[in-house]
Amino acid sequence: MDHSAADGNHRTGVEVIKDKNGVSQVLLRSPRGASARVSLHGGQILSWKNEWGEELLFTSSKAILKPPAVVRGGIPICFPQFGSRGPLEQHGFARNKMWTIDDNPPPLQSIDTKGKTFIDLRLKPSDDDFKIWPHSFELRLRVVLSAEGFLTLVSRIRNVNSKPFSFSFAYHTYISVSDISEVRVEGLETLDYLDNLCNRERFTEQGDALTFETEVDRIYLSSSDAVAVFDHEKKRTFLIRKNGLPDIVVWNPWEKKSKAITDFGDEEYKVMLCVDASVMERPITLKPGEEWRGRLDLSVMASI
Ligand SMILES: O=P(O)(O)OC[C@H]1O[C@@H](O)[C@H](O)[C@@H](O)[C@@H]1O
Repeated sequence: MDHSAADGNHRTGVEVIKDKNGVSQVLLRSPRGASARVSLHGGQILSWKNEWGEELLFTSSKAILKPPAVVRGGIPICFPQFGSRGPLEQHGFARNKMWTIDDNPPPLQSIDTKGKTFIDLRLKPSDDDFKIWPHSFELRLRVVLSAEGFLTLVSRIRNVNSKPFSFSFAYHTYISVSDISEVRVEGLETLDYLDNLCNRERFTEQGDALTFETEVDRIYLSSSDAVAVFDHEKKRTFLIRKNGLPDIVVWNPWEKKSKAITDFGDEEYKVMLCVDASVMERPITLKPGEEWRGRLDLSVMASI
């Protein structure tokens, strides 16, 4: 189904399709052939391809595509809790709720959509959500694909309640890499991090760049707004730019943990890396009527 036909609001390059489980997905296509696929289940980015049709995000071959499971891969949106600490299930409930297409979002001036393909999604809490997290919010997500194939995600969270609330948040980004042992992450040098594998003990990053030879699960604190992931074998570099999201979680389950994750292949840790722009250490507090924004810009370029 062409979204333009569905709502009378013509948008070139935007199509709404249903997957085999009846879940709607929005397909964005740039004029140069790049594409992104977003599920209304979780507002999750399921796929991001460059103009040559190469998939840039990792999705497990064992991913469960039927709700309420969260697809193992792509970019799940984690809200109102990221991680396991807090009153809610790990990574919050937004990633396994049904979102809707938002045809009349409030203006978002800072995002130039000229010549770009985009969609706005929205999540409002259900009565059941309210029982486990008693706060009224509006969560909006704009997904923008530029002609060159760069992907921008902008989330807006508004407190529509009469009392303040606090939350953490993440774009839980599964990057596809060719060989994890050949990957280098730059932009985290000298930062303090909390190590999830050592009961969140605080350390300082000593190396020039982060490389991988074992399980990693770290929360880098107050990072700069640009981090680069170099994939030597593929000769490409992912540039992750962010705004409003101070922390970066880096996760690779490595060999042993991979075997314990049911929707993840035993060897798949070799071809993925999560680099999650997030709000983790210091949750955001919104007073009634206040709004928070968090922006992620992903681009990929050839490296030498
Ligand atoms: O299996 P989940 O809930 O999607 O989480 C995967 C991983 O997500 C990472 O962000 C966390 O730091 C890890 O601790 C966690 O294991």
